[in-house]
Amino acid sequence: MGSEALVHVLLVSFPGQGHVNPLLRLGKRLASKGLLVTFTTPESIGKAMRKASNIGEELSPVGDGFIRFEFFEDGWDEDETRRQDLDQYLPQLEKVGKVLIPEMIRRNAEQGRPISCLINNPFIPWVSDVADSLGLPSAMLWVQSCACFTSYYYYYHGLVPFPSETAMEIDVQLPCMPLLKHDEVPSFLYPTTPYPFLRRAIMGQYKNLDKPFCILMDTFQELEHEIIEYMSKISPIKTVGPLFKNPKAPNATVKGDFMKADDCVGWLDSKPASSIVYVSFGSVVYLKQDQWDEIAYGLLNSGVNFLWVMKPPHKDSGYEVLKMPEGFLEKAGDRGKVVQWSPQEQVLAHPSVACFVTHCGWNSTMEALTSGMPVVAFPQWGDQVTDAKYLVDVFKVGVRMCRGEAENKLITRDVVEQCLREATSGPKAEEMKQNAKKWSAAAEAAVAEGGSSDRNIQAFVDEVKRRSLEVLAASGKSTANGGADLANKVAGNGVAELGEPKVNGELKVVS
Ligand SMILES: O=c1cc(-c2ccc(O)cc2)oc2cc(O[C@@H]3O[C@H](CO)[C@@H](O)[C@H](O)[C@H]3O)cc(O)c12
Ligand SMILES: O=c1ccn([C@@H]2O[C@H](COP(=O)(O)OP(=O)(O)O)[C@@H](O)[C@H]2O)c(=O)[nH]1
Repeated sequence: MGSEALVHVLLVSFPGQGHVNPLLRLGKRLASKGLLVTFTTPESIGKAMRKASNIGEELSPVGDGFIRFEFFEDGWDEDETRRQDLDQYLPQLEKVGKVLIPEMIRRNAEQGRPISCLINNPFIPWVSDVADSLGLPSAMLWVQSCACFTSYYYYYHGLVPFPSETAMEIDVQLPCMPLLKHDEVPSFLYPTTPYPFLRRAIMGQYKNLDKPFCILMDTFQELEHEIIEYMSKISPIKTVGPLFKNPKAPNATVKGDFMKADDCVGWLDSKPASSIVYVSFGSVVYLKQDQWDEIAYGLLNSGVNFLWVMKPPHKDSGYEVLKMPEGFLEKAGDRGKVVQWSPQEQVLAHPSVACFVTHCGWNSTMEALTSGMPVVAFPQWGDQVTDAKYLVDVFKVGVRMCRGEAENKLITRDVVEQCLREATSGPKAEEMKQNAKKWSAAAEAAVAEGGSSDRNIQAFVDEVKRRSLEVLAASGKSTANGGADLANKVAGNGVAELGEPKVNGELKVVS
């Protein structure tokens, strides 16, 4: 069967690594269930992805379906520095996206691949408006935990008091969640956050939350059981995680890295089991030089082997280029390896790695839990502080090394050393490892055939197929030529004038 006959969904991603990874993984999961998936994000990132990750023009088979890429211009010069300012960049993406995404949809229809559903991740909520204007259904992939989704929901609707200028240090109790201390609430919600633009970006998504017919989440029922059950009654959420485990297409080579990962697996292979500490703060967090130095000395003094990701800052970010302390690499010798970017999935799955010093971004959190890897929590901002609370106090797989950037406290080399020792040897380390293994098994079961996330993905795919029949029936054609018809409708003014959806009982699901 050719890809033309498959139901086709368009995934539109905000151009950040922590957003592209989960949406692309969702794309592979949907493809493996027999859909044709087109993944799109701005060309500025497309260029980096093509260079780093073997992404070509062609269609890649994944399980029973296919995935392909198309990128769109964001309308700015290659070296435009305003991309680093979300208050400027997000409106620019909306302006161009509202023109270029409908054009992309029309082009695909003309080429015999009519699109049946749009899926976006947060920060670009206008994708649902584009879908609405064309009479297409849309869904959103939430890329953080359900606990954070709930926190933002309660904040947006003003349902409970949050830290404010007049009461900074109040704790927050939300239903079915542990009490969050004031500094465990997602930090973009503090009145003092240095990142108010990230709060605005997230709130923009909540303003449009009634548009997507489904909110997919990269978490799983067994992990956040009570809060998922509670929020399911309020919002159309479906948990589909962990997305990075794809049992039907385990070796799919399609990846969305913006930077080529340095080769370090050979070095990991050369080390004894459970002897290495992996240190990474994700793609956007950047520490100060004095903190970096303390971590370096903590690693040296603890005597562990380590793999440390030191990514170069974006040239327009304004961050100083970090340096290793004088003589550090010589003292570490073959005990340590420093890379610019790591193949994190492989690193976390490697038997030589004992624990993960992480900034607790949600992707890293899910990847650690799913890989059965204990963590040392080093959160900085946003959802990371909430994820750290869960990793340490709820999932019980972590040691806490700090409480977040807002604390404005230098974590000394002695504290670093002590945390590393606690996480790598002794009874606490053993207990965390056992707990991590339990989460890993639960995660495997959730995505295995018939597991909670697998059932939710299948239900979503079935719903997309059902709705695709409605869309096609409304345009009065079957998939064979419905594309051209929809193309005509879109061509005029970017707004399809489709009649009332009606399901034609004669039509069959085509895949
Ligand atoms: O591409 C990004 C750009 C920016 C950013 C842009 C300009 C600034 O001055 C500061 C930050 O923030 C981001 C924050 C992000 O949050 C990250 O998003 C993950 C998924 O939501 C969370 O789990 C992580 O904790 C969190 O760091 C992700 C980005 O791609 C970006
Ligand atoms: O050296 C690295 C560092 C990070 N990552 C990946 O980048 C993503 C980072 O997302 P996360 O939500 O953890 O943090 P963010 O970068 O958004 O703060 C995760 O999928 C990691 O596996 C990676 O592949 N190599």
